[in-house]
Amino acid sequence: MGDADVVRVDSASATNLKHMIDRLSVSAPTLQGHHEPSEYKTLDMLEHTSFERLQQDEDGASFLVWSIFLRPFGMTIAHGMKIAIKEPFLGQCPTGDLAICVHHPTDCILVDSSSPTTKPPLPATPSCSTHHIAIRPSSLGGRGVFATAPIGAGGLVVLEKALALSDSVDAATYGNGIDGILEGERSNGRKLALLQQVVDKVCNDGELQQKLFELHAGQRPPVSPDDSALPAPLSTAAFDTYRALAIVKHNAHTIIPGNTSDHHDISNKAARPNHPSAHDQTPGIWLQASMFNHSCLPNCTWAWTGDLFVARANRDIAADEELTVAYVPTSYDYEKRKSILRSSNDFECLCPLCEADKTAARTPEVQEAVTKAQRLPKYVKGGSHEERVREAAMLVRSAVAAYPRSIYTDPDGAELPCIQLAEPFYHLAHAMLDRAKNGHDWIATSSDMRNNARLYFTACVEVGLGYKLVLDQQSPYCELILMKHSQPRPIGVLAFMGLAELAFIDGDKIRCRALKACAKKLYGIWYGEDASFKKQHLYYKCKAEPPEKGKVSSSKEWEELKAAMLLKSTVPPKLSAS
Ligand SMILES: C[S@@+](CC[C@H](N)C(=O)[O-])C[C@H]1O[C@@H](n2cnc3c(N)ncnc32)[C@H](O)[C@@H]1O
Repeated sequence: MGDADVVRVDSASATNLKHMIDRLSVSAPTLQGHHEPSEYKTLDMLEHTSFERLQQDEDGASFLVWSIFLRPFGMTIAHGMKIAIKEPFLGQCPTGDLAICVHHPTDCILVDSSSPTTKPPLPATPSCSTHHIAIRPSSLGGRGVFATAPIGAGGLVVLEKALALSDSVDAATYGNGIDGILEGERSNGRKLALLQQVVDKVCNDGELQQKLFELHAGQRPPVSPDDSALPAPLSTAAFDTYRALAIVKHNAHTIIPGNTSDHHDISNKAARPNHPSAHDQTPGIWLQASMFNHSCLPNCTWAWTGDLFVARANRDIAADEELTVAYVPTSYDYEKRKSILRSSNDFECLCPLCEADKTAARTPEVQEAVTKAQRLPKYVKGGSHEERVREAAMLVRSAVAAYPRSIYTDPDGAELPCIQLAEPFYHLAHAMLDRAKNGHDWIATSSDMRNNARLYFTACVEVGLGYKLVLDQQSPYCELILMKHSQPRPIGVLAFMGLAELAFIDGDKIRCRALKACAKKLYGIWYGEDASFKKQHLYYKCKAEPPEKGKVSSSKEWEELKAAMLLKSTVPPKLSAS
């Protein structure tokens, strides 16, 4: 909308208003069923309406713009403000006031001339809640959050209060949503309710408004090493509701109580409903959190406490590395991640895992093998225990073959974990151990089976999650080593608990405690230092064993041993079903 469409409301407001209306298109708007047309008069009729009620004093018109789209957006347009409205109606808003009614975000752009038309330059680094991050251009797209100093695994990166949240009562106002607002898509009731909250929050706060409009609004950001990657500041101080909706769409995160950025959340089970309903989900906007780019191998894990967004480093992060979070569960296969990111976030992921998966996905048989292996418990049913184990091993073997290690490296040559294999390995270990459905009586399984199970639990954390487990055969010492792309997931904690349980069954309490120390470390990285490891894993017999690092004769000796063991590259374990 150009300046020609903008009319200033001044002392001759009534005349001007009429003039404005005369100039605007008088065609009857298409209503598209998202409001009750009978409540409003069309623009044609506006001409015959007296504006006396809208005029409050001689100096200027003061009238209300009420939007069905932004229900409480009752904004008073006072003297000195410019207003541009496409397809307005004159109608009565629920408060009984006569108002200009706008029914669609594209119908209304308000320009407040009391704000400066030329904005001050954007701050290079919007304020962040920790001192160790900065916003810089990213090779993933547009801007990203970068570490300015090393951050240790488990370290807090951002703790931020929501700018706005939508609740289910608001969402009910918008029902199932409205079709076709953004590029022909459906905008669901929750997003619209969130937009309404966002507008409410920022419409009288110029600074917040500016911060909101700095967020990514959907047009593909250029990949550029310089500042041209930053979105251009708005040319006027316009409140563009259409852009605000695009911002909500591209930046909202949804709180699911007790959940974290991975859907395999083994903690907080008591606090979390088994199947969180739509009612429990609360979308919100966090300004700093919106600057994080996505990676399918994120180095930060996010969670919520109330409406606080909490992001932690999930591995050691070097200075100048980009900090990333996962917008979708990383355990989803490539096609599913791709399709969600495309439909909900409107981009194609450029992370190294997607590049590797893209290559692997060119063979459909590979995808089939992986999909089956991921649904291991479902596929492996009936028959004797031995038959089930054999079938499970076969499925995993074909999935492992689907992941040529040469593809799974990043541009620097560092190994990428095959996160899609973490679960198959874990389930295969269980298939070996769980003879009786109810008992989990691992003692009853043969020592061969238990040895295989150890192998697969270890493969779960090494191949699937990209950690190194350094286990010394001579001493009961063991250590969890974080690699460049290590990926913490609750399933890794469970795999370590499985290993600890096996050591416990074998009477090796020291090793059991050492393995529990690894489980605890992984747990801490995932849930943060404050999370209570002790309360979890009540299912295991070894639960009473305190996690300890194990014993080693001297730390120097251990360091040398560890270095030698780390030189050996991780290879998927030989898979045998016997
Ligand atoms: C919430 S914003 C993140 C900050 C954004 N880069 C900016 O400049 O404001 C999300 C957008 O960033 C881009 N993006 C994020 N992660 C990406 C990735 N892994 N690959 C490609 N583009 C990505 C996409 O355009 C996406 O819609």
